[in-house]
Amino acid sequence: MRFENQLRIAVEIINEYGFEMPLAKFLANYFRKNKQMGSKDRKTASTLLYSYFRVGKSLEGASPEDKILSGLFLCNNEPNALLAHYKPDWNDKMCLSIEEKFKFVHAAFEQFDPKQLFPFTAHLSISIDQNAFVAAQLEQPKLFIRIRKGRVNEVKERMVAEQIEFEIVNENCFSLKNATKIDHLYEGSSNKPFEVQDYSSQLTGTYFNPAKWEKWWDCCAASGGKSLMLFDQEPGIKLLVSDIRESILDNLDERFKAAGIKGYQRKELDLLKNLDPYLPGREFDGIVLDAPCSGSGTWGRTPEMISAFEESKIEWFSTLQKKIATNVAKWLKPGKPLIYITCSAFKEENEAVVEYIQTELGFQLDKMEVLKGYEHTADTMFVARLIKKEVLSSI
Ligand SMILES: C[S@@+](CC[C@H](N)C(=O)[O-])C[C@H]1O[C@@H](n2cnc3c(N)ncnc32)[C@H](O)[C@@H]1O
Repeated sequence: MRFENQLRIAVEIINEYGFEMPLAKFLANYFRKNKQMGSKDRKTASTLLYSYFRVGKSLEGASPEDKILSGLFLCNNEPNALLAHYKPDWNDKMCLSIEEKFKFVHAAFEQFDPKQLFPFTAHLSISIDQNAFVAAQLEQPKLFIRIRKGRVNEVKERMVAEQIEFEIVNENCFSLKNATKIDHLYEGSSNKPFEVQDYSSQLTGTYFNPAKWEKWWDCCAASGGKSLMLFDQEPGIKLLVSDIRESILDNLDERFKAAGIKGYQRKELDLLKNLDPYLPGREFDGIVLDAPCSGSGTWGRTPEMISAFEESKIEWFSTLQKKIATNVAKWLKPGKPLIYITCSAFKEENEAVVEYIQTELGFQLDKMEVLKGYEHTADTMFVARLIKKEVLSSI
């Protein structure tokens, strides 16, 4: 009865979820309303729902129960009591390679098509290994922290004292298990030694290279992940942060305060509008454009997006990104860098936008790269550094 109940509740929640908000938020609300569910019930329900969404569109026509069981089998390496109950033959084979597991699911469900675990592979940037990227959708990326210069030992000691497991990725980056609670560490501090930031997102910082007293603009700043990195690299910069959402800039203020950073300017700006009235006489030595995007490189954390996303949105995002790039480019000094970033894996949002910035906006590509998070249990992102060409004066 226990397992029947677990499956029934999971299917009920799936039917209730209408993609109106991220699944994690929906589940948090659901559990708040359903107080009878203890912590074990909540954990089980979450696992079953994420298993369901991680199979993407690979099992079209199958029942929700079969999708859940297939997801449990494909996404885990450890035996599972619910799977032992319903699919004991699968549960004995949890350690098999993903290719072997695909064969077992196919034997049970003829329609199973592993390519449809991520049904948008035709859009992936060329340098992405499609099989590795698709297989990575079955695993939740890790939690990463970026540690401020010179503070590694302090953070290491604190983690050990709190018995928090971590792995050292490099001298500024630790990885932690996903559900690790770290929000309480340094709560109320005005000198926090680390930020939660995905590994690939941390790597975008290697493209910044700001110099002292330079004027930089983080034009899609949100809660300030990239701005914090800019400041840590060069505390002497003059920084303008902006976003279309005023409320998210309040989060940025809080994070900056916790990091002990003062002396930046913030503005609520819609980058699709004429910016002349808002930036009179301004010119920047560097612009970070961390563009609104499909987020397809991060769907390992939000697998419900694979079911919710409509393919036509890819072109929509690409057009939006080109419009925003056009509007911000004029505020950059010639010879200076535009850092274009997305957390998308789609070429239309990445290389195609870079191509547009070069051909239509007069920039020279310095370097660009897909940050292959799927090789590090991290998000996949894209970053490019483009230099605005000097205007040649005609004599
Ligand atoms: C990828 S997020 C930025 C993430 C942020 N840079 C960070 O590191 O945490 C993109 C941001 O662009 C903002 N945005 C979307 N459309 C915009 C517009 N028309 N003008 C200005 N900002 C916009 C969104 O509000 C969102 O916060």
